[in-house]
Parts: sequence; structure tokens; C-alpha cells
Amino acid sequence: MNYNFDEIVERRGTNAMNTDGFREYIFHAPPTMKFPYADDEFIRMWVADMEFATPPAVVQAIKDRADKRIFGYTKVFDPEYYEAFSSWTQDRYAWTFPKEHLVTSNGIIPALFELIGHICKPDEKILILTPSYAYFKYAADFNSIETVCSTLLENDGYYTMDFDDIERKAKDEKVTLCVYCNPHNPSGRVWSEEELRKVGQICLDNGLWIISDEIHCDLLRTGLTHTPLAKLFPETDRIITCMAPSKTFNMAGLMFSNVIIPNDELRATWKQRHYPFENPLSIAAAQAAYLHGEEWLNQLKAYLDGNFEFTRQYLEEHLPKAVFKIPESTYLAWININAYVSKDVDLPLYFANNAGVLLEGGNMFVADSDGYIRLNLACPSSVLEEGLRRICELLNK
Ligand SMILES: Cc1ncc(COP(=O)(O)O)c(C/N=C2\CONC2=O)c1O
Repeated sequence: MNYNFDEIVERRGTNAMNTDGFREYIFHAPPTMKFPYADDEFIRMWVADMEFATPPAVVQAIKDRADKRIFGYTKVFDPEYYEAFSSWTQDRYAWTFPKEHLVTSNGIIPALFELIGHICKPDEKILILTPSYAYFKYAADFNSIETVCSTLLENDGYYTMDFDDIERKAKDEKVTLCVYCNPHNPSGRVWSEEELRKVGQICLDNGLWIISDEIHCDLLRTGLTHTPLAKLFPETDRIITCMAPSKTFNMAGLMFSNVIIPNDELRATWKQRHYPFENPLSIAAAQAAYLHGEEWLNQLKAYLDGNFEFTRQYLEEHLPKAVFKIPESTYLAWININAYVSKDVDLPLYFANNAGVLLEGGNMFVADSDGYIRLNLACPSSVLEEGLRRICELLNK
């Protein structure tokens, strides 16, 4: 079956963050905030969900469960879900885990909020790599835990870890947890086995727990392979792995994520304090995604590869002083436009008001992101082309 990723799917009137939540999320403004563009005139390239219809098999599974007509309190009791998810990790990453290690959460970020509270004592700190997805820091802030940042090294748009700096910070006895992004948002790096072994060994040698957030692990450029961090350290139980169908199959709103906790004591604490019920439609959707979503995902990845190559060529021609490398993962383009804008410009506001493009960038990534914009390329190529045209036209004025 050929899936149509060129289709424009109407999202207005669905309570979507993408269409209705940008004033609140990006600009911390009320719904009355005015722009020179009507809402339906914006090219939306901001929040990380996709403009593509979720796989038909997932939609059908939701319909089939809906036909059961009762939606009472629900948990993942049926072993079929574990079988579907663990088969997915075995087939794609040659890695799996015991059934009793798997718990579920209504999102990876809610899981982070809980786990940081379970792992860190009040005067302890978490370590993250910057630039970073801001919710890593928000989860620490929520728990009144300090965040220590290790700045990634950047060379011509390619990011690597500063292992000496990471080790220095890991040696701080108050740093007890690393929240690690594998693959990395916003740089898109797919960390190599060698890099993962180095960072994992530094953390474990210094007594840190590691939460490896692997939500983007299925969305690699075609031909690349993800390595779960825990796969490289089978002897430890201090690596918690977070994965989900939400990014892969565009179902973040179904709020269903996988958290693999090998440490018995921490898992017992999770079970003691976590609200255990799940949405029955979400369980059905996630199970169908892992069982029947592979061909859709393969075609999605090919379409995204095309969008990234189009973006590379377009920027090369129309924005030659921008620095952009096609990322190894995600559907997010991380672009250094410092040659075109001054550092004090509020980039999301600038592009919303002057180009009618909604994007993330500037100080939205904790640190080390001034002068960068992040474009969501998970959209029909016609939409992408118009977004790039508007951005380049504005920056070349
Ligand atoms: C690294 C990472 N972890 C967790 C999440 C969210 O997980 P959830 O709670 O939905 O299961 C995101 C979503 N990233 C987004 C969402 O919008 N913009 C971003 O960069 C993410 O990039």
C-alpha cells in the first residue's frame, strides 16, 4: 500500500496544540494575541508532531476498540502489548527486556517529572546536554532540582559531546542523574556505540543514574540504526529507557509511552506512586502501531529524507550563510542563522510577525541555542516549500 504524505489533513477544530496552542506555548500569550496573519495563513513548523495522518492500521484499531462500547478503568493486563513492543525493539534494535521491567506512562515528560522526584534528593542535581529539549529542565524545576548543563561541541552544524566537561560535572557528588537524549533533540544526532559507551561509562563510574530518553529512536534517516543505551550496559540496572509510539506514528495526543525500569526498588516506588490506569483506545493504538506500522514508517522515513534533501538544497541556494546539516534523526531541522539575525531578536516572534511562519528557536532550548531556528519538516512538501520560501525571503530582505 502507498501512503499519501502529500495529503493536507485539516487539524483545525480538533483542539490541536499545533493550530490552537501556539500563542500560549511559544509566546506565553492569551488567545487574543494578534498577528499580521490570520491563524489559517500561518505555515506551522513548530511543535514536534506531524501533519501526516496516523497509520490506517492504528486508526482502525481505535475504531475496533471503540466498537466494544465500554471504556471503563483500564490497564495493560494483556501480555499481547508487551509481546508487540518487545518484538519491535528486538527486530529493530536487537535489544529487549523482561516483561516485568516495563511500565507505561501517559507521556515521557510526565515520566521524567515522576522519576526525577523518585531518584533525586532535594539538594541533588541532574545533568543534561545543551542545547536541550526544554522539558528536561522543566521536569527538574518542577522537583526543585538544579540542572547542570554540558554544552555540546558544534563544528559546521555537527554536534559531539564534550566528554571532559561531562566527566567534570559527573564528578560533582551532588549530580546524581543524567537525563540523556538518544537520539538528540534538537541536533538530531544519533549517538554512535563508541559515544554511548563513553558517556554511559562516565555516568556509571561516577554513580549517576541515567534516564535515556529515546522517543525519537524510530525516526532515523533511512539506513541508520539506533542503539539503545541500556543495550551496551546489560550489567547495570541504573539505566531507565523511555520509548514511545507517539513521535514515530504521530499519536502524541493518545498519551501512551513505554518506560523500562530494571531497578526493582525504583520500579516498586514508581508502581507505588504512579496513577496506573491507561486510555483503552491508546493501548489498542500503540499495539497496532508496533504490530502493523512498519511499512508506513518506512514510507514516512523516505518522505522525510526527501524533505530534508529539499531543505538542504533550498538553503544552499537561498540562504548560503546559514549553517545546516541534515540530521541523522528526527524530523526537525536545526539551522544556525546567526549570519542573518542579531542575537537579541526574538526569533519565533520575528518569523510569526514578518513571515507568517510558526517555529521554535532562540532561547527555547535551555542554552547554547541563540541564533538557531528549529523547523518541523514533518509536513507535505508543498507546505515545506512555502515555509522555506517565506523564511528565506524575510532573511534576504
Ligand atoms: C526528547 C523528547 N522527549 C520527550 C518528548 C515528549 O514526550 P511525551 O511527553 O509527549 O511523551 C519530546 C517531544 N518533543 C517536542 C514536542 O514539541 N516540541 C518538541 O521538541 C522530546 O523531543
